[in-house]
Amino acid sequence: MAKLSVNLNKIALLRNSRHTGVPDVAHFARLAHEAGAHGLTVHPRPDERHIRRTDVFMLDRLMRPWRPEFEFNIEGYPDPRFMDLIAEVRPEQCTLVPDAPGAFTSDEGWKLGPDQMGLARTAIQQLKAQGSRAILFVDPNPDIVSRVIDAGAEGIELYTGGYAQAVREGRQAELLAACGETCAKARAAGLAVNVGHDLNLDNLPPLVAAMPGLAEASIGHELTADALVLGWAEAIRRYAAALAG
Ligand SMILES: CC(=O)[C@@H](O)[C@H](O)COP(=O)(O)O
Ligand SMILES: NCC(=O)COP(=O)(O)O
Repeated sequence: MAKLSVNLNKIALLRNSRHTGVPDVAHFARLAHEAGAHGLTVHPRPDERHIRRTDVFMLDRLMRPWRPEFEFNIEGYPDPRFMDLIAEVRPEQCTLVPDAPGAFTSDEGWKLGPDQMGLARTAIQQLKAQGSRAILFVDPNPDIVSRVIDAGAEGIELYTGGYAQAVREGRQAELLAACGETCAKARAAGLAVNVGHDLNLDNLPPLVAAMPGLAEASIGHELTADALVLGWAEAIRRYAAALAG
């Protein structure tokens, strides 16, 4: 059964639009835990447009009684600022993304060519030494699996933004197959397989069906939008159920 990690970025984004602390990220973290999420994901970007460094330390303290079963997944680019934060917090999982500092969002995975492999390998070595599961954010392409192994990662997160766009356009068959093939190859190699980006209650079920052995989906943007209608707890229950298959 695939697990749901709720991404709190958009709660923090709304919070940052005023100086009142509303909505309270800690409150929505507690509600997510109570509603049956399996973990929380945050992406403390360099510009702190949403999740701030202080949020990460607050969530580390808040989640401690619930961990390690309820996992903390921290995403980010492995620059010194980020790696120092991870060394302090030591989350159960760290998902490395190749985002430039001012990236609009995470919209592509690591290619792990000569220009990226050294950085990835070094960061992964540090993560593993610290006890954080090292995950690489990659595009749905079976050819990337051998390079992920070469980098020493323990798993992948498939970038599903392209798949979500294909679903909107009714042309998802090719990307769904690519996700399934990449998942099967990664699982055969002993890698954990996660998914994330623009997943929602419509595009999730066929993806789950196409990816036997899927471990986790980290979902924030569309879940938060759905919560404006359904409520936060009900939205989380529905996404967790969709992942349970
Ligand atoms: C890696 C990924 O797809 C998301 O986890 C990412 O956190 C989205 O970032 P924004 O919420 O800043 O768009
Ligand atoms: N890794 C994906 C994630 O954490 C949330 O992505 P999104 O659902 O906000 O697009």
